[in-house]
Amino acid sequence: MLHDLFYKAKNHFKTSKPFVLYRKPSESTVNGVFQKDDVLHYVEDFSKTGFIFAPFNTDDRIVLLQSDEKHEAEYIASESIKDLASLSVVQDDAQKEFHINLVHKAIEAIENAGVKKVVLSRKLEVGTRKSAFTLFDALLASYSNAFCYLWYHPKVGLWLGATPEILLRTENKQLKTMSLAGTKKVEEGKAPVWGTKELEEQKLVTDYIVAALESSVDNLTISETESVRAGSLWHLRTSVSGRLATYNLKEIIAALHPTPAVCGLPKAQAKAFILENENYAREYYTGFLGELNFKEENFRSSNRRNRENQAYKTVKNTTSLYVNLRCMQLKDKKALVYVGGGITHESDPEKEWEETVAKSNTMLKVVL
Ligand SMILES: C=C(O[C@H]1C=CC=C(C(=O)O)[C@@H]1O)C(=O)O
Repeated sequence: MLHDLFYKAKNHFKTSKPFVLYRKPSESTVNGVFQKDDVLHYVEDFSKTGFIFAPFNTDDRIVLLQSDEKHEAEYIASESIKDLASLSVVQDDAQKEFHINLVHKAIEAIENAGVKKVVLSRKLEVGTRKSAFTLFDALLASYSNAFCYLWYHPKVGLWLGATPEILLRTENKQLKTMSLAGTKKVEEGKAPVWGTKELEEQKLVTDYIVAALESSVDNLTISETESVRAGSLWHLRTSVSGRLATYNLKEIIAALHPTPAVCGLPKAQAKAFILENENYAREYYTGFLGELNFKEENFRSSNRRNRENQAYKTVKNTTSLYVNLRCMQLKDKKALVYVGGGITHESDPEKEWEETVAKSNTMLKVVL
């Protein structure tokens, strides 16, 4: 039962032991991974099994939560969760001014320094008395097609999110990923109309992913680009899939992360711009998280009469990683909410600010 899973996680939290609770997009099962001690494990070569939590900056280490115990429960909507109301958050003028200046600076770098796109972000702080578990419950109730999670390690911190973006999924050698970028606010009853700015910024991501995978993935298939809804926002999404020539997760992740959906192009220049000019550390925002090398058992039986004797088992090695977007960190009774957006030569600084405000509502709607 969900109640028992939450109870177990609460006990882990009280005794300062690492755990993660999560639900995959459009699934009803809530999973729990529990580590029995508070050791901080790191990913070395992506060969181990566990739940990983990676920062944006690839120079920093990736945390591996050991899966000493795993439990799951079906999600049942709690009666106490009400429809999320529309929000009015007091605007932070100093942050607005800083962000708009930052966007101007990026446009200058795009016009003069050979940068094509850079994703700029900020962190906002709001007080909250709600517990991490109440907030996670609200995320589950509100964002059924997102990857919703609550992650805790006493030596790292407490993070929550509801992200619409997959970094990659592998099933043995079969690979799926996506290019997700471009944002528009949902107007109920209306389909989104995309401008060249959004179409171009999303295409840059698709082209980058295809180029990054071309040499190591066979039968690369690229879908049509479609509009997908994430809460009260629309994004553009293209799915990319294929078969890994050799199963080398470390190499594939290094080729993909950070994609231009969260960093920019060219990658090194955009990353340097971000580290130099954003006035805070992203930490795990725009990093990635999820299951690493989980084993999935499949039972199959042939059509013969004695099915039981013919049944056989196959074990699949699966990895499901998500980009850490629409997320927050809980610290000292405060929610630190992280938001950003892609800047191109066509960006309007005021609109880019508005976009970060709209994205911040995904978390603020449950916090406030
Ligand atoms: C960087 C974020 O979103 C990315 C994913 C979808 C759309 C995006 C955009 O329109 O800029 C961003 O690339 C964020 O939500 O903080």
